[in-house]
Amino acid sequence: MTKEQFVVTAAQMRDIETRIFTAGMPVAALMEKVGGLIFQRLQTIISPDKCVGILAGPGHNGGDALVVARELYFHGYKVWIYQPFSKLKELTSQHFQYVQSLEIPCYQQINELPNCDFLIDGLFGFGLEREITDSIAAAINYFNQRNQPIISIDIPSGLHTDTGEVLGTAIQASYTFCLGLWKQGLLQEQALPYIGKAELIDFHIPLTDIHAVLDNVPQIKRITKTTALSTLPLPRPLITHKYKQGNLLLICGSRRYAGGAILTGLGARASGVGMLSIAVPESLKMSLVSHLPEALIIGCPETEKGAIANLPLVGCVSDSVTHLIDLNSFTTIACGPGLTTDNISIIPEIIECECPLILDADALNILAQLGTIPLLKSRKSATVITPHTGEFKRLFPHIDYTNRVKAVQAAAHESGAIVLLKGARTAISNPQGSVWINPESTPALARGGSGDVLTGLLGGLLAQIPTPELTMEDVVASATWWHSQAGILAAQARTELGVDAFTLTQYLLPVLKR
Ligand SMILES: NC(=O)C1=CN([C@@H]2O[C@H](COP(=O)(O)OP(=O)(O)OC[C@H]3O[C@@H](n4cnc5c(N)ncnc54)[C@H](O)[C@@H]3O)[C@@H](O)[C@H]2O)[C@@H](O)CC1
Ligand SMILES: [K+]
Repeated sequence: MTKEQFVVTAAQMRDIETRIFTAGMPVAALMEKVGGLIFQRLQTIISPDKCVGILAGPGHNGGDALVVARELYFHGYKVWIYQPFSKLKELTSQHFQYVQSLEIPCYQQINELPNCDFLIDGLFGFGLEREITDSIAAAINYFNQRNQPIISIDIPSGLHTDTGEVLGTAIQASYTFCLGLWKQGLLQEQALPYIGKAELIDFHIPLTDIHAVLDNVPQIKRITKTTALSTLPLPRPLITHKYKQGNLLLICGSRRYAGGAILTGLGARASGVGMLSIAVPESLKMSLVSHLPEALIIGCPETEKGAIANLPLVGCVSDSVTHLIDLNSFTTIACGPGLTTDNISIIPEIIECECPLILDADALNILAQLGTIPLLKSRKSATVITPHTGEFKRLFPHIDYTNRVKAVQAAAHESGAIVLLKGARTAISNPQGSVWINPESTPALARGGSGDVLTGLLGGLLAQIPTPELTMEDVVASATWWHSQAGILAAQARTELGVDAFTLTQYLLPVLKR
């Protein structure tokens, strides 16, 4: 694993830090090093003719900020410091004494503060342990209103390091320089409006210390380009045939939601899957054929409202059906987009299949009606469920949703499924509690049909997992990355308004070509 992939809580970061200090690294030397690295990065953002206001807190986050203030000062920047605390940690206090001796202007009241071009937020880092109140809360609100770019050191002051919750109030940063290892809170959706552009400042934490602290607990990993591209595109052997490259069945669509079936099919197409079959209500058949001529389209008997009434399974006697489905002939089945909840009886049938199964959209709503946990627990092979927030809450109403990482872990543990919780920061957990978080996405994807594309793509990839070294979870994580990168690429080309779900399918392959 690379440093970019690890995700830590405040307690884990503190344990890692303690190991480094116990091994002999002086605390002051580490602060000096970190402050120097932050300063170097700032030089690439802020030109020396600018004035920088430094917000320094009582702990080591404040100490980092004071080192930065001193370096900016010596390199010719105009600098002032806001430091309103009467009690500082010892090292922070020494740095404060020194910057005062340099006659860098220091203030305690916000109404005394001069203008500046940038603010550096070193009020609180991972040591914030309670709500911010009174004059500090008022100061943070004031800084947010000054309309200047704020660069937060480690984490925007006021955010909970693990959950990303706002503790009273929080700095709204334009940039966040996360120190050493990614803090879990920066990957939580509720933190997003406060973080701005986040990047990691690597200050060389030995891997042995990271592993010593993290290896005994389920790992939480950021999905990165490097990890995704180590899976994608799935390798194709020189000598192969279509059934060796995955045999996927999609069960989707209704007269009401015909497009969902097409989009799921187009998502699957981009995966390169060898054989694609799509079961839809009979009346959708011709439309599906015209959009996906390469797929085998299976028309199913339909209900009065135009949903699939039953699957024409091998063994059933029917004159009207031209193709019977053998659920056990597929390497993966994906079910749900556009299905409606008109006919709940097909889900228990599908659940019996012996191959990996992906359940999405209305398949999840039906699952919630029928009893999520017992049905999923009865499955013999892997299940992936892909709820968005609303579906998640219907499936697992008793799970506390405050911390999405913990919520997805609990859902996977209870259900025995791989749970992919969709959102601005999609989180995936396996039943053992290992979590993958997608750190980059775009609001352009908040649009009808984009989830259908993901289900098809995921189905196509899982159907063709080539080697035993690749786990299902790795492929699910890579599919998530691929889907959101296609959204980002499409938004770059066409603006955030131009990423309808069909367009999204057209940007999937260009992501890998890049
Ligand atoms: N972990 C590491 O390896 C490193 C950490 N460093 C810095 O150290 C920071 C952590 O430092 P600390 O542990 O000193 O913690 P912080 O600097 O985050 O803040 C702790 C201080 O804030 C006070 N405090 C907490 N909540 C408060 C509230 N609601 N209102 C008022 N005061 C409050 C505490 O009493 C304590 O004095 C990191 O975020 C990072 O910036 C770096 O200097 C170097 C490397
Ligand atoms: K901070």
